[in-house]
Amino acid sequence: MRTTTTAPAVQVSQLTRTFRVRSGVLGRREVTAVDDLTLTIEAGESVGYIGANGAGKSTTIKMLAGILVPTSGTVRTCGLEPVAQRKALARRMGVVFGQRSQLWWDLPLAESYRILAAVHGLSAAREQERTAELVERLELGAFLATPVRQLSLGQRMRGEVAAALLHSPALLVLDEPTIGLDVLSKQRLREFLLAERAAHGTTLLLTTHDMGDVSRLCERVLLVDHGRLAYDGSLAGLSREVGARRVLVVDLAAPTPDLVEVPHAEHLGSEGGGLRQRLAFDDAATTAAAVLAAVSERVQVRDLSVEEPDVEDVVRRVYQSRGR
Ligand SMILES: Nc1ncnc2c1ncn2[C@@H]1O[C@H](COP(=O)(O)OP(=O)(O)OP(=O)(O)O)[C@@H](O)[C@H]1O
Repeated sequence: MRTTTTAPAVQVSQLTRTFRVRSGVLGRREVTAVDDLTLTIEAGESVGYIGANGAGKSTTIKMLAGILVPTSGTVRTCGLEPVAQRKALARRMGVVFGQRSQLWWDLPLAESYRILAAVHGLSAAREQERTAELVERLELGAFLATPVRQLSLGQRMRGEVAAALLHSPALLVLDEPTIGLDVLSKQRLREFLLAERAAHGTTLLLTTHDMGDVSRLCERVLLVDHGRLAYDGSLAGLSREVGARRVLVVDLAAPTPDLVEVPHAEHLGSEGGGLRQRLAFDDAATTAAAVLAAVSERVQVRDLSVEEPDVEDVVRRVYQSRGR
């Protein structure tokens, strides 16, 4: 197993970034994308960085990666100064931008990995071992020889994640990793990230609009609002604060009266004469498995799904609960 550094994965203090943007025909105004942000992420944590559109998430990540220079404040990523020590940082950090590729569009994935292994100075043995591990765990084998431009979005995202992890970075930053993916592809990618973290102790920091990503992958949630930290804590704590609930949808073997007495769950509605029922529950009080078990004691369940609260909805509720 890789030895982890004792330095925090991320340490920012009073970090601020402004942009000058056009306003009106001749005018210009200043936008503060990140505003006096102070936070620490310890090595080994898994953190979800959430917020509404334009809240400042991508700008923060770009500063962590040394792509953008802060206007003021300090930033240390893996103990390094991102802009001044960008090369050294690249050895310890992997970044995946959901909307932007780091792969060579016309080359097969296998070729991209060969180039990246050379860039990172991996030994031939290490390159072979790590590529084989990632190909197996991300199920890339069937399309390793296909030019990236011909891959589906789900295939390409798996390819991107492997590219970011090839050099076994201590910190993996993912910007919207599951955007546009179907349910199964999301699930596979999340399972992989959990396994990777369990195997190597990788620190995970991800921005997402998908609460499923946060609830499956993140032990800690940072909510940013207009560039400022609005919440730092567990998802359960955030759910408690805003009353965000998940919804278990069950398809039953026979029409059933409304399931109104399931512990820690609220019956939201029924369709098809009670064949499909929706039950809201709070993650802080129970689990989807416990609600399902309670339903199964009463009636035969044929199929089920769990609907996640929407990040935008959670963000809106936080702002509302704070009187904004
Ligand atoms: N290069 C830039 N020039 C001017 N303004 C910018 C630039 N990059 C970001 N901004 C502005 O800074 C603010 C924060 O943007 P940022 O992309 O960090 O938000 P975000 O939280 O990542 O949003 P989203 O969820 O939509 O990706 C927005 O008002 C945006 O318009």
